[in-house]
Amino acid sequence: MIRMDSVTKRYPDGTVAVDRLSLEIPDRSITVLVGPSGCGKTTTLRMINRMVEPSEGRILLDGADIQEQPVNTLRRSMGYVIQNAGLFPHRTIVDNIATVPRLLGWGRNKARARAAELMERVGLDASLAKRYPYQLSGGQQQRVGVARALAADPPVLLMDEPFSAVDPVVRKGLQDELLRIQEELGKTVVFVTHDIDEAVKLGTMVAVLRTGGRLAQYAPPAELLSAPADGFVEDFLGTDRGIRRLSFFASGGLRLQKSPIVSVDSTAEQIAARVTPGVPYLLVTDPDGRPLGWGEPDELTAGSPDPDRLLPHGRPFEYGSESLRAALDGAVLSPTGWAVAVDGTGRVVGVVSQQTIGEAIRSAHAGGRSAAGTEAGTEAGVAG
Ligand SMILES: Nc1ncnc2c1ncn2[C@@H]1O[C@H](COP(=O)(O)OP(=O)(O)OP(=O)(O)O)[C@@H](O)[C@H]1O
Repeated sequence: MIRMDSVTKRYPDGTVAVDRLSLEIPDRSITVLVGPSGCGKTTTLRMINRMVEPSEGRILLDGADIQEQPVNTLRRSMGYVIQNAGLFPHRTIVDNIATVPRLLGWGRNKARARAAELMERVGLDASLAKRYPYQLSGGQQQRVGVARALAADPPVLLMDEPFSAVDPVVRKGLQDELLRIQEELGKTVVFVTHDIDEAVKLGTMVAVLRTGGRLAQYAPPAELLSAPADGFVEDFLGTDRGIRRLSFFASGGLRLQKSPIVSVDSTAEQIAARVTPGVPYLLVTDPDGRPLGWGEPDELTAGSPDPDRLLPHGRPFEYGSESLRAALDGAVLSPTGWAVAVDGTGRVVGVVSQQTIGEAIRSAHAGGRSAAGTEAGTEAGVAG
């Protein structure tokens, strides 16, 4: 565990970047430092690997004061990833990744073999190994940065706004990849961002800092969203806090309707038997059970359903593994106001109305744990 014990950093010009910060950073999880520009996030991160020395206070790694460890040994136990990856421009990708193993005295072949293994782990095609950084996209370069930081298998990974310079789609991919890698490798990650959505998605614990490097709140994301400590944290979380909090409630407890669903190859009698009181539409699936769209019962029973005439079904949500937020999104974006629930293979398992989702949301918000299922938190991976 990394423990910061009343750590202050005062720069020579008198700027107090971090003010008596105390934090316990748990092992094998992602701790995010978030806050507005200039609140001391980078300074805090750099004190952990001693690129910046604290003015007061102590930082302990597994109980030992980092001040008493040789700085090179300390840094070897901590991978470091920065914005724009910071790759060496004149080294190939494979040699960039192999940098630290080579510094540690590994032979060239062993270091390159390790680099190749890491390329695969971070989702980089082996064909990129011989390229130079400028021949890669921004997202690919960030993956190289992560692979390079992981090369000597350090227990700790320090990441300073690593995904800020890439577009939102690439960014989402990199975030998902980091969560996957973290789950596989169990690194202790300290991650700096100014983006609260990124913090809520990635963090097991989130430390919100305010200007002057003071800690405003340190909590798991679900708690941050449900109980912000004060007006500053509330403002920083933004106006749609309630909607975002839905990411932490599983959809698995929603009551699904299973009757208003017909296969495109059903007979008129079979379709008629599926008309359900209170449900103005029927969901039509392909013969394999995947959604095609919504139709009105009268039209459907008149002849075999024409997929081209159906109303779009919107984005289905994966029942159980996706959150109430995904279910609500599906319903809001559906022209019928009904969301389609699918299993992990994309086959329909039921449909649910906005009204039922609304009831589940109300009881989830009221109870924390409720008809909507468990408040899943990050452990169950429902967020996002
Ligand atoms: N070397 C330095 N000398 C003097 N002041 C500094 C130095 N480095 C940082 N600061 C100041 O310390 C404060 C915290 O800076 P820091 O870079 O840690 O913030 P940050 O939260 O990471 O900001 P950003 O999100 O903009 O990167 C700022 O006021 C900054 O101007």
